[in-house]
Amino acid sequence: MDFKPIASVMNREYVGREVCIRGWVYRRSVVGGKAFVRVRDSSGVMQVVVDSSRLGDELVDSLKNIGLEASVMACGEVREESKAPGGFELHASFFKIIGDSRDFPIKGGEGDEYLLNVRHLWIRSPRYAALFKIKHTVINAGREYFSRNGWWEVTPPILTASACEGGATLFPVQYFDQTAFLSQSAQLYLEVLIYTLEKVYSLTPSFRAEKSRTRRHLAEYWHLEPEAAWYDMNDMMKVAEELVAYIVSKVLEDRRRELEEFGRDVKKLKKALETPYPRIRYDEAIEILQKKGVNVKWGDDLGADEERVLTMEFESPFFLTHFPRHIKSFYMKLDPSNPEVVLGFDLLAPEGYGEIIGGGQREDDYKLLLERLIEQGYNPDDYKWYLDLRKYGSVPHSGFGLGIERIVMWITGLEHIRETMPFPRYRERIYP
Ligand SMILES: NC(=O)C[C@H]([NH3+])C(=O)NS(=O)(=O)OC[C@H]1O[C@@H](n2cnc3c(N)ncnc32)[C@H](O)[C@@H]1O
Ligand SMILES: [Mg+2]
Repeated sequence: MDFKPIASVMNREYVGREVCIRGWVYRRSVVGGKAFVRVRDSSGVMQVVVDSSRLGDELVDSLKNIGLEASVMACGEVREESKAPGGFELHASFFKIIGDSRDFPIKGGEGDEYLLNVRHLWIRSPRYAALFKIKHTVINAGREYFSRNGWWEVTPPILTASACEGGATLFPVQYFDQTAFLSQSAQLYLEVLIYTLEKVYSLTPSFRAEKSRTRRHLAEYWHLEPEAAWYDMNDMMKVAEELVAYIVSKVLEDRRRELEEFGRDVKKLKKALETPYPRIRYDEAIEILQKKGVNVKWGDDLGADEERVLTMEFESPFFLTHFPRHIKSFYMKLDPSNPEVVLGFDLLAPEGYGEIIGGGQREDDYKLLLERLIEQGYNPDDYKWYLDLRKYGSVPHSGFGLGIERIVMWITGLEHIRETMPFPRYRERIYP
């Protein structure tokens, strides 16, 4: 049997032809001597009509009680039918139940927590098929952008011995007779590899023991991080906007049908195709927020609420740069013209989504980096290897991290980042 993806046969080219499909029971009803079984596969849903006058009463009777998500195979003639989903249906000449399904535990109307507890079954729904296809295209477009522009994919460690983004969000793990930490970011190791390959990137899971439960934080997320020798902050911001524009262009090109599943206004997404993106400094951001009555002062860190207000000022992604030195990591280079701020940037997505990229230029001077490590309370002995990079042929260099789930959340217009992860991990959830 030559089984075809369901979506591929639901068109006039196949009307009158005999085809075979296979998948899982999505809906079913029996009227008179006919069973109407809607079969789902990863490409779509098709109604199969099983007529007792053709395939016998016994089969139709058995289909009266067939369980949702039973696996089936069917062959038959494709016919146009306006009342069927997608306008086409299959009139079966053959129908077989492969795997039974009794009492599938999702019947509709269940609450979020229940559905998260049966996520291993809930993510079969067509909505997640659409979402994970979009995520696939985002990841592939990211890799494509870098590969086509002379960047090398590398494989940094996930088991690490020191923090990159602060000790408060580290996950310790038993590492033989020592304690290691799950990687918060590949950055520090990418900064080693630029002396080997100049332009490197990695796509790795990053881990953050986030104590607060928010709509945009996960404990485990996928992190696309480039790092390049000789690049200053402006060079790297150009890479960031080209990358995001390319990712959005590929999703608009290849996943238009899936975007419709989320009712996404593509006109708004198309604004991300227009680069260069606007750039504002932290100082300007504070002014904008204060003018809008937000209770914030220079030196405060900007969280999701403040970012949400700022994003309403722009229709496209925009950069926020030159943050106060005390709210940014030790590795960020101080602005030579104003050492109170760093050469750091965030890229914020519009429509309230906020930060999808964090990055900047790295401190390449040994002494200044040592001072920053001590200033922020780190033990320089833990970073001896990282400091060594500033001893032997140090170069100006920059990089950033794009949160894959953050950009998917914005592109699809989702309310909660956990939707973008097949098995979301956050403080209250490790199951399934
Ligand atoms: N190579 C680099 O320069 C990356 C740098 N060391 C870094 O980790 N920056 S970041 O902490 O802002 O995180 C980068 C991005 O990673 C995403 N991110 C950061 N934290 C999270 C959590 N908790 N959940 C989901 N996504 C997260 C978000 O999009 C951030 O902009
Ligand atoms: Mg950040």
